[in-house]
This record gives sequence, C-alpha cells and structure tokens, in this order.
Amino acid sequence: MSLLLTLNAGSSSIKFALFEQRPHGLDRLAVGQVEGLGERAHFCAVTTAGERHEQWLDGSVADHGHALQGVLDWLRLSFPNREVAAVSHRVVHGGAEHVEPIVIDDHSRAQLETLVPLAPLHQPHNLAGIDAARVAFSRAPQVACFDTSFHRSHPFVSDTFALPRQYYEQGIRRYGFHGLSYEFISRQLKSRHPGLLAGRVIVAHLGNGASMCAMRGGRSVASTMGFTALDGLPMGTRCGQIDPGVLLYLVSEHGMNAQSLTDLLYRNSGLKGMSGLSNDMRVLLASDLPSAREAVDYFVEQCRRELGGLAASLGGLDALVLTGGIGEHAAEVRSRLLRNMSWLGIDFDESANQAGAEEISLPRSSVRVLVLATDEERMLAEHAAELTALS
Ligand SMILES: Nc1ncnc2c1ncn2[C@@H]1O[C@H](COP(=O)(O)OP(=O)(O)O)[C@@H](O)[C@H]1O
Ligand SMILES: CC(=O)OP(=O)(O)O
Ligand SMILES: [Mg+2]
Repeated sequence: MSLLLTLNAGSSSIKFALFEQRPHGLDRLAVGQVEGLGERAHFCAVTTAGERHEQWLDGSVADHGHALQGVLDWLRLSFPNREVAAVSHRVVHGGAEHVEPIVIDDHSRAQLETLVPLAPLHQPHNLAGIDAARVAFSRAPQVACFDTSFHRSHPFVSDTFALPRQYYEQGIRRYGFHGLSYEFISRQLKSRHPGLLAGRVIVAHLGNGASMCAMRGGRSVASTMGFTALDGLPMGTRCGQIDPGVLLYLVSEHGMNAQSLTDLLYRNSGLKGMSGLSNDMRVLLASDLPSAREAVDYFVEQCRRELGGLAASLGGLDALVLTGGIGEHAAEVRSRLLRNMSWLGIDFDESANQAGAEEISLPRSSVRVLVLATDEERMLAEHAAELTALS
C-alpha cells in the first residue's frame, strides 16, 4: 500500500505526518516534527503503534534540507522497503489562480515565489520545504494544497477592499487563510452533523494564527483574514485588524520602512507584543501580569466583534464551531467568548464546556456550539490521494 507524507513547513519547524492508502481510506501511521531549524535541529516522530523516535540532527546550522534528510532516514529505518508515493505540502498562499491543489512543476514553483511578499511568515518556508522535498523524495510527485483555495467561493463583496477596481484586478483581494482547516471542519460537519452543513455556520480557527470563516452550505462566504494572514483577529505575534492610518503614521513620523513594519506587525505584535510576555495563550492565562490579562481581554473582545459581524453578514447563525489550539483546549477563552451572547441565540453550558464536550450549547440555544478538533494533515493527505489517483 502506498505511503503519503504531509509537510507543514514553518520558519523554524517542519511538522509532518505519514499516511497509508488502504482500500477503506487513509490510515495515519505516524506524526512528527523537526524543530530548531536554523540552530540545532531536534527530530521527533511517534508512530500510531506508540513507538517514539527522537534525536538531535547532525549539521551545525540545520535547514529544511537537513530536516527532510532526517525524515528520510527515519522512514528507511522505521518503514523499510516502503516508498513514499507523494508528498503533500501546506502552502499558505495560492493567490487568485489556485482554486484547488496542484502537482508542483517548475512553472508553478516559480509562480508561487511571487506570492512571498503576501505571506512573509509562511510562504518562504513552505517553498523551502518543497525544494528540499523535491531533492529528498525525487521520485514522488509534490502536491501543493493552498490555505486560500477554500475561500475562492467568496462573493465579490467579501473578496474586495474599497479601493479603485484596478487594484482588485491586480490581485489585491481578501483571500482568506486556514482553508485546509475549514475544509476539514466542513467535511466533519457533513459526516457528523449533516443537518448543520446546509445552514449558516461560523468556524473559529483559534490557534497561533487565528481567523474565522462564515460558511453557507459548507462553502466559505466570508473570512476575517484578507490579503495577508495579518488581518482580522489578533494572533500569537500578529496584530490583526489595524487602522491603516497607523501604518501611514509610523512611516511618515517614525521613519519605519517595509522591513521594520513587517517585523512589527508579523513578529512582535498580537498577544506577544501586547503582553510583553509570550505568544502562548497558556502562559498568558496563567500569568498575573496586567499586560497579560489585557492581551487576553483584547483577543476575546476582537473574537466577539468578528463573531457578531460575520453572523450579521450571514443573516443569522445556526452553528458556531471552535477549533485550533485555543478553540479546542482553552475552556476559559471559550467561556469568555460565549458569555452574554443570548442576543445572538447562543446559550452555552459551562459544565459541558469545562468538561471538554463536543457540543457545549444548551438544548434551548438556537445556535449549536461545537468544539471540533481540526486536522490539516489529514486534509493534505486526502488531497494528495485524490490528485495522484487522477494523474
Ligand atoms: N490547554 C490549552 N489551554 C490554552 N491554550 C492552549 C492550550 N493548548 C494549546 N493552546 C494554545 O493554542 C495555541 C497554538 O495553537 P495551534 O493551533 O497548535 O497553533 P499552530 O498554528 O502553531 O498549529 C497557543 O496559543 C497555545 O497556547
Ligand atoms: C495562515 C496562518 O495564520 O497559519 P498559521 O496558523 O499556521 O500561522
Ligand atoms: Mg496553525
């Protein structure tokens, strides 16, 4: 049976998962990650059978190539004589063109490079992962799955900014991101809660990157993220929605340029910038620092505003799904987000919320509130299986 490898490459880490194509579907064989790229890299993989493999990788400054060599070595050791039939990559930006996954060739690889300025925190690393995988797994097709594709169903009003039309034509649009996560949740609704799929649903993907997606009939009709993955909700290190006048002011009065603004808005803002402590929600919730409390307050406030805005855009709400690291695990954040929302039809059950139940709305709530685990890796594998079966 063929193996599929999925890669989600970030600036300092590569997360991976290994799947096997079986007649009944895809079985996950292992998950792992290589952390500390650019410094001393650490490899860790755990098989579904429970075997754990950890090691420090050789090489003074380990890069994406070293990391994938580590994956290759582990594969040879743990799954001898098994060939990887395809490698599936999460690529954050696909622009206006890519409405579905593709098998990468030289032409598409070059085209994806032009989108680096639109996703500086992700795209360069996604492409470095692809380049390294083309070397490490030279016989396997490389599949790119885009975070933006799921949102290409946006109507024009959710896809544009209020700029002269020529900018829209030039590609300055609200693309939206976290599409693999939303697609997975949409498929989960279809299989587990089919009655909800046709309705008006908001999915909140609250992780280190955070966004919300308004869906109708399981398709995206609006998202809080825009041209880049900076807009909308505040995130671990990103600012979220900001008055563009602030940026003009920082350029004209503080002498900031594109590079210093990129560092400020992508790497040093959000929960980390506001708290001066950490980008990690767990650390902030456990802290007594007033700045940590303010950062969480701001996060919750912006989530509530966007929730109300997207519900208005949908003309009402049938279900809210919470997912991502914070959405799935931070009961306190969920509780603060859902409190005093009866006006929107949300009445939640605090004990079900604290207990980690899948459904946390009360029977009288006209909006059903679900906590569902997302799985971007499985979505990557499913796309690669579908695409390579066709080619
Ligand atoms: N038990 C928890 N309580 C509160 N926050 C949590 C918990 N587990 C994870 N998180 C938060 O989830 C965020 C990471 O989300 P995740 O979706 O894993 O991010 P990534 O985008 O890196 O995949 C971090 O802010 C982390 O603190
Ligand atoms: C698009 C995005 O923000 O991704 P992540 O959550 O992985 O940072
Ligand atoms: Mg994420």
